[in-house]
Amino acid sequence: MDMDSVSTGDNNTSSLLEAQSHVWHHAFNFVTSMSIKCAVQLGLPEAVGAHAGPISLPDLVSSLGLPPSKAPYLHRLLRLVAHSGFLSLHTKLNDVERYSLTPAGRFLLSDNPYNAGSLLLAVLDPVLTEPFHHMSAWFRSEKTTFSSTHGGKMAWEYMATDAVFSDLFNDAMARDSCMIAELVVKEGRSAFEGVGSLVDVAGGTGNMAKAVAKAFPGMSCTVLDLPHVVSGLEDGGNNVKYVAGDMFESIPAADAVLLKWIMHDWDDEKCVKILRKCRTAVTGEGKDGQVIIIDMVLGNQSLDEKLRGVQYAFDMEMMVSLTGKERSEEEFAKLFFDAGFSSYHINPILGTRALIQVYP
Ligand SMILES: C[S@@+](CC[C@H](N)C(=O)[O-])C[C@H]1O[C@@H](n2cnc3c(N)ncnc32)[C@H](O)[C@@H]1O
Ligand SMILES: O=c1cc(-c2ccc(O)cc2)oc2c(O)c(O)ccc12
Repeated sequence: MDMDSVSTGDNNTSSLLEAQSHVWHHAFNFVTSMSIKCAVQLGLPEAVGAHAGPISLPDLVSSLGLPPSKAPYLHRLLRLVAHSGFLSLHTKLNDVERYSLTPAGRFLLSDNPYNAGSLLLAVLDPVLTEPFHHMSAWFRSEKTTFSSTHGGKMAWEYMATDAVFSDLFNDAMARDSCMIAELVVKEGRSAFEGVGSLVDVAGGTGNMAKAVAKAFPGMSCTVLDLPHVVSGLEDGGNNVKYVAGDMFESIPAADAVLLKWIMHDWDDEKCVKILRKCRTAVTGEGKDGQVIIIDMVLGNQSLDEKLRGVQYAFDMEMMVSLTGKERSEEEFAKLFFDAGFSSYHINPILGTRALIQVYP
């Protein structure tokens, strides 16, 4: 929209209405998000996906086990979910509206290994939405980091006390790792070639390490994460093992360490601490290894408007929920050099994210 015409006082009818709609669009964005969340919670993607061909409203009501009186309300939900790109609407057969899943809709299926519904549910959980109500108060305060606390507990400490949210979050991370691992093995294979041992630092429940280990059977992989995340997890095959520990204390020695979605969780000081530990891990025992980072790099790729908006939204999430941030190449370079590394290479192969190789 032409915002200049509004600010320069071009008050013709269409500019005024356009400007008002622009505000409404953003004010009501959360209604769209919450409606998609409701659809996921109802099991709507599964019901649509399981039907042989596009499904009608009455069939959906019955397969979701909803009272028939809810049909007109479900119709309204479906209209918004379809408009948002998760369902396709088919009206050809006897003028009856029927729905099927779009590619984005299939990402909401719980049995899709790449499922992004868990991330959607986690991001829209009150645990993560509540702190946003306090953002303006924080801006007015003298505090330098927002970093919301949950009942006085910081992010990862809180996770250890809320098993339901922690499981949801870990599942979201694990599903993301399934897809990223496949893309990394396909598009970024060269980064892992010749690596005999790898530590996935803060590697969650180990999906990334398992996929890398499967693609490179000669590689021995270790997943390091906090005790509440890895305790009880079985070693994932011959060449994947779990280690409970604290990455700020010690990281096992390896040819390479992987930091997927870790740097953006932390402020610069903590990132340098983690990177120094990683440097020790890949240079010990006469090694000359590398650190592989998967994270967003702001301004590095020629991303479209929508994806840049996604990056800026992630940055706000990191600011509000954790002490982290999304970084530009210059900001990453400063961290690398402050931690004693000498060079790096950014491979923009993962959409909003990139694979960065950092060398001692
Ligand atoms: C955003 S998740 C990323 C998980 C995984 N790398 C992925 O992308 O799926 C961050 C992870 O950091 C772990 N973590 C937080 N503090 C840690 C610490 N001090 N030492 C080891 N792991 C830590 C959390 O438990 C969580 O699994
Ligand atoms: O969307 C998120 C949210 C978090 C998060 C928020 C609050 C906590 O107490 C812990 C974690 O962390 C994320 C994250 O680390 C990530 O890589 C992507 C998304 C999110």
